[in-house]
Amino acid sequence: MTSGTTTSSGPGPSVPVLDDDPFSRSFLADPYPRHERMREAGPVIRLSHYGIWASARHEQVFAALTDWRAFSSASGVGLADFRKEKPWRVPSLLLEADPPDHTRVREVMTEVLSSRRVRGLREEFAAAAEALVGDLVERGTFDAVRDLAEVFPLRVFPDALGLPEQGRENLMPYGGMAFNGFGPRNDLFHEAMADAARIQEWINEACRRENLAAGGLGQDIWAFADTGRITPEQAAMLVRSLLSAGIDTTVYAIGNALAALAAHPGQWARVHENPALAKLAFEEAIRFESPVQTFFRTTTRTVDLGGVRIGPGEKILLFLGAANRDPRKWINPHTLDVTRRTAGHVGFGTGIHGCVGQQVARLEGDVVLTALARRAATLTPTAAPEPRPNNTLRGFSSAPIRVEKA
Ligand code: HEM
Ligand SMILES: CCOc1cccc(C(=O)O)c1
Repeated sequence: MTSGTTTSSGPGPSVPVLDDDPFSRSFLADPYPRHERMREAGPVIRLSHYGIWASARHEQVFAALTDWRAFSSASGVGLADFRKEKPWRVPSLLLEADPPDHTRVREVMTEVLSSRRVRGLREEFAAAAEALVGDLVERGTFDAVRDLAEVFPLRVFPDALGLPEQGRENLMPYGGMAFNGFGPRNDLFHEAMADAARIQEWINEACRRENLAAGGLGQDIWAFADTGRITPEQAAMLVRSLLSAGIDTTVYAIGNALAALAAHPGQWARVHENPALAKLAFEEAIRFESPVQTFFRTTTRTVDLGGVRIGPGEKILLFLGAANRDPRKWINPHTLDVTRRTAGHVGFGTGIHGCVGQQVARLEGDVVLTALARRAATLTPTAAPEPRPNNTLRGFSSAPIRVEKA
């Protein structure tokens, strides 16, 4: 814990300054008390360790995410400011772009990942979930992360994308590069980048049209290049977006949901009693233990956020996970409640960059938790979950549980 001071940012109230390092192992291991301190310090604060602005309150995080004109993504949504330093990879056409560049490619991705297209994945995803969960429940004890959360998405999403079988072991490490890459160049960053050249080579090959199976989401993207809506170069980059964001996020989210439900037997009992609650339970788990904890924006002009004046060209860190537990927005925010109305949570972001793959994520969470709800009367942790530190994602590398067969 660190003491706070204040600084004047020009006219307006003095701004609290905290010297926490939000990308340190200690902060990442136990973020919630640190989030509380930041929320209580003020609507907007300075984090002196990196010389950045930050907000951990729902109102200000939501406002910044929705005001893309004042809070830009085009200078990067990590600590690195693309106006001042070379990004570690070619910036995303979606995540790291503003309108008008962002608009057309976002329209294409929205069509590729339409509700109708995602509904078409349900039968295959549900069958895979039933088979995997059925085997694990028969075993009686298993690791909710290693045997389920890390297995299921890698079994269904690469196939839905149309990826070759060969090399899929590169997908989680690449997601690790993408998400650790948003942080400072700390140990987590360097460990993730250790094999970057080889992994990026595989990823670039995987995005090529000839390497994507017919009928998959990758070919759906490439088909838009034939219409002239996007160029072939953009098509490859959009496939890269799916590879970057589509695996680690759901692995962490499903792992977090299973660990949270195992730690709250009363909540699991409600889901087991009524498996239709699975979808809500997954959404509540994303609020409660947000897989994606933070993203940056960069101000494009002098802005007023929460009564604090911020000059142009300033990086501001938005604590999505902290906003999702802000008592100003949520009743009993630290309580897992599978029947909670979760509307307004920012676990998938919001605004023009709101998660374009959230329907795929929700489908994956729904089919896994539904399959488990039908088969497991109880979930019981057999050891504490093992945290998996990451500059952006929050989740576990292991969560051993025992299930009582229904
Ligand atoms: C539970 C799982 C997931 C979580 C928690 C999550 C979270 C997020 C968040 C917070 C953003 C907003 C980023 C920002 O505002 O800067 C986002 C954007 C994005 N997500 Fe997801 N995501 C998940 C799953 C997925 C999946 C499965 C895909 C692909 C199928 C995906 C693709 C993307 C892309 C391409 C963007 C950038 C959209 C844009 O900037 O227009 N995500 N996601
Ligand atoms: C979950 C946030 O969305 C992301 C994350 C990483 C990369 C990309 C991309 O568009 O390449 C998108």
